[in-house]
Amino acid sequence: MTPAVRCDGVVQIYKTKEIEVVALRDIDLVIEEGESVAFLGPSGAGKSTLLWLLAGLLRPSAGRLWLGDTEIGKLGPRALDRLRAADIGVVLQNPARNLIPYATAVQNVTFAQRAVRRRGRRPAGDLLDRVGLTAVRDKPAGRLSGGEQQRLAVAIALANRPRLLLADEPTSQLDAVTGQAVIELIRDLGTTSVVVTHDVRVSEATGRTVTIRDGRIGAEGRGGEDFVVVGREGAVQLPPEYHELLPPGSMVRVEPLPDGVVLRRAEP
Ligand SMILES: Nc1ncnc2c1ncn2[C@@H]1O[C@H](COP(=O)(O)OP(=O)(O)OP(=O)(O)O)[C@@H](O)[C@H]1O
Repeated sequence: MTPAVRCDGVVQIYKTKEIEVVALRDIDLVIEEGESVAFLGPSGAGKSTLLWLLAGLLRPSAGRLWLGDTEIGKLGPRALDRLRAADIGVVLQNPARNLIPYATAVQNVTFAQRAVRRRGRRPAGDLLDRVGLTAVRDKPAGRLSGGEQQRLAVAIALANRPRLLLADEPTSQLDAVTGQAVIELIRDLGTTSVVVTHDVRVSEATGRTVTIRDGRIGAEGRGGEDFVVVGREGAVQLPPEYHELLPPGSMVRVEPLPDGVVLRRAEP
């Protein structure tokens, strides 16, 4: 089956007047239909950049990126807009950016639904019930608390039953109970989802974690077990807990085993 998402050697370079920042280098990633993935990693690692690329909000500097059978980089601006409206739900980091402030919560959801014709989607009221906003459904979005705005942003992102849900820190302004409800909502929908998070509750609720460090996928977690990912040309990123044992620049001997290799520090 065609995967929901495929990245093949994706590179993102931000160019400013003075400098170039290589935010992502050679990202290879496959996300299967229905998978729920958390992007983890230190600040500045490139998590949001990868999310923006998947959302079609940025075009990669190099490499290729598919949503299902559609190669995003080959779409013109209108086709990309259509794809984003119909198939991708996005929750941005600052929840207010997802909302029309003077429209009520329920109007915000129906407005998103009006942009796309689609059968079988949930009524706006149901979505607001699921994210715990029943009581404030008729309040203008701009007057909701930060946490309520974040939940509304999730309801809007889900309004058209997207094929892919992308969320940047969707629980950062929520208390534990509401955060849990939002995560369960995302997970239980069965929609393919990618969530950038620092929140362990979120990463525990997803089946898979992808750790990005220094613009590369360094590790993955599946079923509660952590793995280092071998990248292009055999590169591996040692997990930070081994940096003291093998600091950058260390010389190591690589010794083969039947099912892998061991790295042993060469004494100077
Ligand atoms: N518009 C931009 N122009 C220039 N550099 C940028 C831009 N956006 C991000 N960067 C740089 O790209 C790198 C990756 O940033 P990104 O926001 O993707 O990281 P992140 O892992 O999401 O971090 P955080 O957890 O702090 O949100 C950083 O070095 C950042 O400074």
